[in-house]
Amino acid sequence: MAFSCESIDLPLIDFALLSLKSVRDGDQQQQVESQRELEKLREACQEPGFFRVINHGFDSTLMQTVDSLARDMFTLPADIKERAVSPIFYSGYAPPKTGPQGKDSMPESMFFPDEHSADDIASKLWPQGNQIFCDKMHEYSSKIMDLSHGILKHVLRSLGLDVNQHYPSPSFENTQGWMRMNFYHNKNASVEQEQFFSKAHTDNSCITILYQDDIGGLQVRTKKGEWINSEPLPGSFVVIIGDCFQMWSNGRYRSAEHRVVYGGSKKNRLSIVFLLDFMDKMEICSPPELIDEKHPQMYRAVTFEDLKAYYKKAGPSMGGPPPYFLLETDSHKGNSVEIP
Ligand SMILES: O=C(O)CCC(=O)C(=O)O
Ligand SMILES: [Fe+2]
Repeated sequence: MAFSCESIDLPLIDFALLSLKSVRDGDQQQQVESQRELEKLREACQEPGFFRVINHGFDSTLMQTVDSLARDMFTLPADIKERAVSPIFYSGYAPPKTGPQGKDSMPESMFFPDEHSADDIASKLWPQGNQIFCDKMHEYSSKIMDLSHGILKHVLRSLGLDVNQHYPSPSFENTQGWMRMNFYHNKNASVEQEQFFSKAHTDNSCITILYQDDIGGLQVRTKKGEWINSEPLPGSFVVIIGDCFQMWSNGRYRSAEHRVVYGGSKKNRLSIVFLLDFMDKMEICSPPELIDEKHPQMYRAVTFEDLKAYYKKAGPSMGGPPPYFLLETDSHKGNSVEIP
């Protein structure tokens, strides 16, 4: 059977309302709507730490083209796809059961760690060349990078921060982004059994922008521990607050645990995940505006590299930033655990 769970609609954020530039004095109505949307965004980032964004201006034809190119790629014969397997972790092709969750990684995935990856992958899959694939992947990753910064700016505004103070700043001026395409084979999925396609985890990104097709199965866990369906909505993106942003925001915003379950359809499911990360050497340090008596500093200042080294030893992130990185203050005492 398909998973039964609460079917509360996930917050839906209208990017166009947030971005109203010409909020002139006379336009009180617009001002009120824009402010209301910002409030909605703040609530969504606090709980569940997950929302869907519409009217974001991303080229819908490009979305459909990349969806269809990705499907063509995943339907290549296994021996061809395996040419793109890389000895470098989080890079190139990962057949089912070999991804970050080891034997629990159910989808097959293609990892694009940087802007050159599409050329490298294409040269292995299509020695005769595939210019359309390369061009469209470059275009998608550059546009999704721009969109992720656009969203992040509103997320900063929703925290009451002055965006001009943080853009540019060492944290947000230079960021890195990478992409993972996941292809879930539903054909042999059991309708009798509840089946997990991707185990519950949090992303260690700053924020994640996720495209999902119309099959469904993505779920997010609320603070109370209930699982909510992230219903597909054509043309929307799902935005997920990651561990790094939970740390940077001094715990104000929540890195949301999510998973993928069998949604009941026999059609294969595609998702394209873009993770916006701080640079490796960047210290994840909450800004002073977010630290006060009511919100004492929660985390030690660590670099993104430190965080990744921790996950490499301890395994993928399961429930937000590891307690290991919490500061030993009175309110957080006893939470530290050693690196295994
Ligand atoms: O396939 C999905 O919808 C989610 C994938 C995911 O959570 C991930 O790749 O980190
Ligand atoms: Fe994820």
